[in-house]
Amino acid sequence: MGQKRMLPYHKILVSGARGRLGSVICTRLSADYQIIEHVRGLDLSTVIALHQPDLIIDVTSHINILAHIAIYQRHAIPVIIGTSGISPVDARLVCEATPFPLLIVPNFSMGFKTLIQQAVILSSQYKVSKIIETHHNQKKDSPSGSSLFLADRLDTTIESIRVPRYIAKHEIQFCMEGSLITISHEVTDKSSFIPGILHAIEYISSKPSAQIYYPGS
Ligand SMILES: NC(=O)C1=CN([C@@H]2O[C@H](COP(=O)(O)OP(=O)(O)OC[C@H]3O[C@@H](n4cnc5c(N)ncnc54)[C@H](O)[C@@H]3O)[C@@H](O)[C@H]2O)C=CC1
Ligand SMILES: O=C(O)C1=N[C@H](C(=O)O)C[C@H](O)C1
Repeated sequence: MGQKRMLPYHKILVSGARGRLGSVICTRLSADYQIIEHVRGLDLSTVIALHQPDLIIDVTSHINILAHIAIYQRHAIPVIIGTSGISPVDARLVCEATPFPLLIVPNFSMGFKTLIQQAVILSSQYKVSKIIETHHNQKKDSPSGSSLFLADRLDTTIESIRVPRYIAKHEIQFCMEGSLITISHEVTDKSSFIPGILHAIEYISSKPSAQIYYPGS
């Protein structure tokens, strides 16, 4: 008889639990974990102290994320930050100042790591023209968090497009004389973020140092 795999955590606090991404995360993880929902209006520090989660996932807003991180640093509980809007400079400062496992995950989609790897290879051969990121028009931050990290890596500019009833796409254009090469990663279903979230949970359970993390092989 096969042995049931031990889950790395028991009680996960999801901040932003009722949002588009937070609700998908809570639905999927509630099959295996006790979920504590943190919603806007509740004092984050009080909710953490009351429920003592063993992992936190933050998918809230670029407006509050640095204030939330300061609270997580005081509680020193492992945390996965999916919220966008943290600049690469701030992300590095946060990682340097955090002596416990904290993952900043610009993009949970497993394919995004492949996009970065291919972009880095192409950028050694061709001039990077620009990044074009397209998202649904409910997205509150612009440019996207993922494109900020791509631009930092590729030293280029970002064009942002917002359209109704869309999810997310990141494109990178490379130019050579008389021609363009474009590579892109597109999310066509929000459920595609879930495997990356499960990867991040598994990875953070190995107690890594605070870091910027891209799920995938
Ligand atoms: N890393 C990744 O792969 C992905 C990241 N995101 C990011 O996750 C964040 C959330 O995205 P969505 O769910 O689409 O947005 P949303 O606006 O649907 O959800 C955000 C939720 O957080 C809540 N919230 C806002 N401020 C809060 C606070 N101070 N405390 C507690 N809750 C608060 C809002 O009331 C809302 O329910 C955004 O920053 C987005 O860019 C979204 C998709 C994928
Ligand atoms: O808000 C979104 O939807 C997304 N946000 C992330 C970002 O800003 O990069 C990741 C993904 O593109 C979806």
